[in-house]
Amino acid sequence: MSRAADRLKVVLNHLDRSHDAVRASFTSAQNVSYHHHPQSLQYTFDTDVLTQEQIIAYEENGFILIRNLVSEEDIDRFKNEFERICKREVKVPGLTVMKDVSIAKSEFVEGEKAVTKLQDYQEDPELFRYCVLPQILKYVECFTGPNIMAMHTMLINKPPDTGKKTSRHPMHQDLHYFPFRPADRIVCSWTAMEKVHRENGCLVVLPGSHRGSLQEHDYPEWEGGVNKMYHGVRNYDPNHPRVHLEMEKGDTVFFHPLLIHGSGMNQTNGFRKAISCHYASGDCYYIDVNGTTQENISNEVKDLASRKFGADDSVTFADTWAIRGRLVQGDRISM
Ligand SMILES: CCCCCCCCCC(=O)SCCNC(=O)CCNC(=O)[C@H](O)C(C)(C)COP(=O)(O)OP(=O)(O)OC[C@H]1O[C@@H](n2cnc3c(N)ncnc32)[C@H](O)[C@@H]1OP(=O)(O)O
Ligand SMILES: Nc1ncnc2c1ncn2[C@@H]1O[C@H](COP(=O)(O)OP(=O)(O)OP(=O)(O)O)[C@@H](O)[C@H]1O
Ligand SMILES: O=C(O)CCC(=O)C(=O)O
Ligand SMILES: [Fe+2]
Ligand SMILES: [Mg+2]
Repeated sequence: MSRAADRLKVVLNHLDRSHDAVRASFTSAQNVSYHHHPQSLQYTFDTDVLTQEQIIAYEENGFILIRNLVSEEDIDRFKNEFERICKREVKVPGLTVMKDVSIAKSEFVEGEKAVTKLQDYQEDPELFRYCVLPQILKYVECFTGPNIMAMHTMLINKPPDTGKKTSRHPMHQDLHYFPFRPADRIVCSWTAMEKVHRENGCLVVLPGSHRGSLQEHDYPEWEGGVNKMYHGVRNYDPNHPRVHLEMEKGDTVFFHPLLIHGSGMNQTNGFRKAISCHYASGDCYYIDVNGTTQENISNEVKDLASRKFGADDSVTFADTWAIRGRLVQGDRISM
């Protein structure tokens, strides 16, 4: 028996004891020869990058946290570029600079303190370096396989809450925003650009929720207002067990697009920064979301595309993603 097959057997054995869903695939795996590498892990590829514990953790929980993955030097460069963008020293094609709704609708704030999020930085070579860092792609490949597209890029600058709790990000599944599949070949990489903890609104996740299906999303009914497109899962149960991901600068979490997650309000005076990219396999395919729960976000995004870029009715939700996607490894097959 090969070493890889050995590892797989241990992993599957463990998962077998914990989950019915994976038990089914293990049963079928027992019928195939271990000389061949059985395709029995649902969410990961065993490429010798992940440890047995990490494979088990991702299969079971839908995320893994890798400490100290991005260097201080790289993060300082991203921070510096973020500042240059906020000071309007650089102009990036396609970039959306988003302000917190409570700031946008009240007093005039300029520069970096006004910005809650940069969306779509793929045309900024300095920030886009994040998406091609070899140590990130090495992990991404474990979830997407060898053909990798960077589909969605963000730098989040969660502001100190103004008192309206608008700095929160409601609990959601990122797949709600994506008209491509399969979900298991999509992964988010999210790197803390400084220490993130409960006080400044770290990520909050519901472990194992990636094994459920895509839920209905809508704007939560929050008194103080909700940021544009910050949809939340509709029947969120605040009593569901959750995990706060406290991270140091450079720590990186990889998570599945069905994992329910959000972030709490920033109760500090500092701006909590993180940089992220959603990757998908170059072999993924686009779907039509008309008539599905994703129709509401699809309409909002198309609306924005027409206002911002003058896109006409012929531009589909899928088109808005195909335009933003960038190949970062292997081949762009069907994306
Ligand atoms: C694009 C697909 C995203 C895919 C995400 C994948 C998973 C990630 C999950 C998420 O992150 S979901 C959140 C994603 N959010 C966005 O993509 C929002 C992107 N930002 C924007 O679209 C613009 O920043 C926005 C339309 C909100 C503001 O654009 P402008 O810079 O043109 O704002 P402007 O100052 O001209 O204000 C226009 C109107 O928008 C209002 N506004 C500004 N910022 C807002 C805000 N943050 N929330 C709500 N409304 C806002 C503003 O008050 C004003 O309202 P009124 O017309 O009633 O006066
Ligand atoms: N009604 C709701 N619908 C969807 N998401 C919600 C709702 N209420 C809270 N959340 C989200 O749940 C997560 C945790 O919220 P909260 O701000 O209470 O976190 P916290 O500050 O980390 O927790 P605590 O206050 O207990 O320390 C955040 O992502 C928040 O946006
Ligand atoms: O950085 C955060 O607070 C969470 C952002 C997030 O989940 C998202 O934009 O999809
Ligand atoms: Fe998210
Ligand atoms: Mg709270």
